[in-house]
Amino acid sequence: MITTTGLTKVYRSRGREVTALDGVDLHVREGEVFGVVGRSGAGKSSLIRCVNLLERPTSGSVVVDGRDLTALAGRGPRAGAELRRARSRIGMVFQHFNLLSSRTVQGNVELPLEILGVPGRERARKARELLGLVGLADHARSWPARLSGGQKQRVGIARALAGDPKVLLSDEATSALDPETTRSVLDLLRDLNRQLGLTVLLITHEMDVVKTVCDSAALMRDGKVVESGTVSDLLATPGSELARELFPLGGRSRDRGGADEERTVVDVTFHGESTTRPLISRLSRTYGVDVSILGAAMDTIGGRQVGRMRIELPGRFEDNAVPIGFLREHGLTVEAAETVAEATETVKDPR
Ligand SMILES: Nc1ncnc2c1ncn2[C@@H]1O[C@H](COP(=O)(O)OP(=O)(O)OP(=O)(O)O)[C@@H](O)[C@H]1O
Repeated sequence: MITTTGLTKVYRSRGREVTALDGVDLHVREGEVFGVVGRSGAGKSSLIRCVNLLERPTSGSVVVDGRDLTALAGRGPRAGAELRRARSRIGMVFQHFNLLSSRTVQGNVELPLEILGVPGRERARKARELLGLVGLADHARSWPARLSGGQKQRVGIARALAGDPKVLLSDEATSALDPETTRSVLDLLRDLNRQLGLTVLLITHEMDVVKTVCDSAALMRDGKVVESGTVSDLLATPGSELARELFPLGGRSRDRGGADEERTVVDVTFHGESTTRPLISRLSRTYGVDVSILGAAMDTIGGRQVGRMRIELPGRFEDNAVPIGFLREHGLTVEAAETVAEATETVKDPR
């Protein structure tokens, strides 16, 4: 539904150049919720602004719903008619809601319809329908200043849906909200995604957002996408940074971890059916090895149950090829805990 190819954005200001996007290839499938995460300055906002051509990319292409937006003329507010039409099919939700305080809730939702030239009666009907969809039917005549943050964001979402978009872009839509309100706004986005078949591309710095609503995710660093995929594929990818951040393991290894002469510490990820099978006790019985469990956690990610466990086996990693092969054959992801253990210790035990 959204494909960017070689997307590059270089800002030039006061003789300085900043490369905010450095050849981003991203593919968001129709009907999925796709989360882009990364530190401040990684290029997330630039990406989202280039996807709807609020910012014109320096090079590369953006195709949304089969249409190459980069081939259409104009930029920002000076977009040509064709680009404006294509953009009206892309809804946008902002961190600080961007509501007009001089208009009622209904007036705010009607605004994009006015711009599209929809007649008054039809505008009012559509705005009320959208307010019903986001659970604000009773607030049509309220003023934005009277609303809570969560309600304001619901108005922002209703307004974003006014042009019947197929794609919704969300720029840190829940960052200004408390955890409970965040949850209800994310639930709303998930419902709209399912009910309307809406494709959602969201950017966030909160891994919990990805965990709660995203089918797929990408990690950005220095203007590049360094990892991307479905959340379940990422969780099954040994060494995935996103998987580690989505699902940090609470337990710690005894010292620097990993593989040494005497023992092997590995992180095991269980998904789907394997979460309910007693594979560790079978491993222990079948191969007569003592397995020590150093840490374990279960969670629901993208609506699916996932488990992680850090275990210790006697002997070196190479000596454990058969038991590790047994776990992998049964669909588990197994990786040496060396780097993970060190990272965990640095965070948990800042001596
Ligand atoms: N209009 C601009 N002019 C010049 N440089 C810019 C502009 N917008 C962004 N940048 C720079 O581009 C880089 C990427 O910024 P961007 O806002 O896309 O990152 P981000 O990941 O969204 O960060 P944040 O979460 O802090 O918004 C940064 O170095 C930023 O300073």
